[in-house]
Formats: sequence, C-alpha cells, structure tokens
Amino acid sequence: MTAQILDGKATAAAIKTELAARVEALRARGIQPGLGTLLVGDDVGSQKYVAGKHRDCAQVGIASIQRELPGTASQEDIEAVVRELNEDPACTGYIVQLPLPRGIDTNRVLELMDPAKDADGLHPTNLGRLVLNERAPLPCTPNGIVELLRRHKVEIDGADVAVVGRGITVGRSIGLLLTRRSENATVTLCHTGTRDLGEHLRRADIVVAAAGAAHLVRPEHIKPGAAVLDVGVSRDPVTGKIAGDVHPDVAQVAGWLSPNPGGVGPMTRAMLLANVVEAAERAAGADRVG
Ligand SMILES: Nc1nc2c(c(=O)[nH]1)N[C@@H](CN(C=O)c1ccc(C(=O)N[C@@H](CCC(=O)O)C(=O)O)cc1)CN2
Repeated sequence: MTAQILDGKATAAAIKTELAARVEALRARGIQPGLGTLLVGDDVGSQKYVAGKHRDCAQVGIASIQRELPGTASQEDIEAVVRELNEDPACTGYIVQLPLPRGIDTNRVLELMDPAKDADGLHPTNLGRLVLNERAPLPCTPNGIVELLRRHKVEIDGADVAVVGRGITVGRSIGLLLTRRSENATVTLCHTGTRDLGEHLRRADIVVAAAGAAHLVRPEHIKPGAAVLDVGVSRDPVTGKIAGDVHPDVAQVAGWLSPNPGGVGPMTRAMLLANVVEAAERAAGADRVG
C-alpha cells in the first residue's frame, strides 16, 4: 500500500482561484487589498518564501509592499518599519518573516504590529482570541493543515492527533484549532522532552511533524492508514536541498501523506492570502455599517 497524497499544491491553487474572485469583488467596490512583508537578513529560505508570497499576491490581485533590512538591523530599525506598515493605508495586512536574526526580541516586534493588520495570526491579541474562540486571523500553517485535511475528507472529528514540535508558527497553535468543537480532535503535543515519542505517534490517527529534524518520523512510528503531515524543513546549507521531518518510507504505512515540498508549504501561503482577503472584507463590512 502507498499513501494517498495530501496535495497542497493543487489545493492551494484551488483556494487561490476562489480568493481571486473575492479580491475582484472587493476591487469592484474600490477596495484594493495589499500585503506587506518585512524580511530581515539574507537567509535563502526566507527570501524564497517571501518571494513566493508576493508571486501569490500577483496571481490573485493583491498589491505587494516589500520591505527589506540587512541582517545587521537593530531592534529599533525593525520596529521603525513595523510602525511604518501600521500607518500605511495601502498595506491592509502584513507579516514579519520569521525567524528574525539572533539578538532581536521577536515577541516585542510582533506585539508592536497592529493586530488588525496581522496577516499571520501571530500577534498576542490574535493568539489570545484563538484561545478564547473569538474571530481572528488564524496562524497560516495550522489553518492550512486543517484545510488540507478537510478538502481531502480526512476524518478529524474524534481523531487522535500527535503534533511533534512546540514552535510558535505551528506546534503551539495547531492544538487550539484542532480541539475546537468544529474539529473535535484530541491532541497530544510532543517535543524534545517527550519521553517516548514513538508510543505517542503509534497511537495517532493524524501525525503533524513540525520539529525541523530531518526524517525524525519513521515508518515504525506510524499506525497503518494514519494521515501524516510533513511540516519540517531542514535545508542542506550547501546544496539548499530540503529534507522533511518524515522519512520517505512512511508512504508505505500511512493512509495519507503530505509531500514536502508540495504539501503544507503552499497551503501556508494560500492561508496567508485568505487572511488578507478576510481582513479586507471585514474592514469593508465595517465601513458599510459605519
Ligand atoms: N511570518 C512567518 N514566518 C514563517 C512562517 C509563517 O507562517 N509566517 N512559516 C515558515 C516559513 N513559511 C512561511 O513564511 C513557508 C515555508 C514554506 C513554504 C513553501 O511554499 N515551501 C515550498 C518549498 C519551497 C522551496 O523549494 O524551498 C513547498 O513546501 O512546496 C512557504 C512558506 C517559517 N517562517
């Protein structure tokens, strides 16, 4: 048996077609959504991701605002650009590409963002709204994973989910999404301090591997038929080639597997666009009422 593919590339393309129609409707009302990005430093992976985000914007009719700072930028330099994006009316939503260089206080930068323009759902106010089950932009990768499972009709209701990795962009927040009443899963968050990772993984109907450790999840860890989502990216510093967190042989055991590349990455980008469009629609609705 070989796992069925959780095709992030095709699913993201379908979502982008849907979003393009919504952007067109906004533009017909004189509203132009614009995504800003702030990239600090010269990490090749981050440069690629940001370039991809702007390519996506062009495809769906969202305007692009790109800000770049060198890796030597100070906390104050970064915060000045954040303030500028907060004030810029053409920028209806924006992201600060992570990770920021060593020595920068990331939480202070995120806190300074206008939560209404937070296209990543990573501002403390918006993460708090997620905890409180209030409407807010959702973190893009977790939301992309839920959407990928839904669109492939993988059963989430009642599923046992094991998440590996406790990072801010995925591990910490995906449990909040998957345990909402609408999803209704049971989630175990595993990390480097987890005593027997294999035991947790083997029980899971859905595994989300987001540890950033190449081929950490192996076929013997997977329950036959389980859905496996490979979020991790370990990049060879010389060749730039990507290795996921999931060993390729997992495909022989899993029922569903997200390829890497072509799985969760494109979904992350599609959900970013969805957050920008939703924020613009919400603002337009608020304008109408006002
Ligand atoms: N501010 C943020 N920073 C980071 C986030 C985030 O959601 N917000 N997530 C990751 C990186 N990321 C988005 O920024 C991201 C990662 C991967 C992809 C992607 O499309 N990957 C392709 C492969 C691309 C390649 O060949 O290198 C794929 O999986 O097919 C998009 C976005 C950390 N930082």
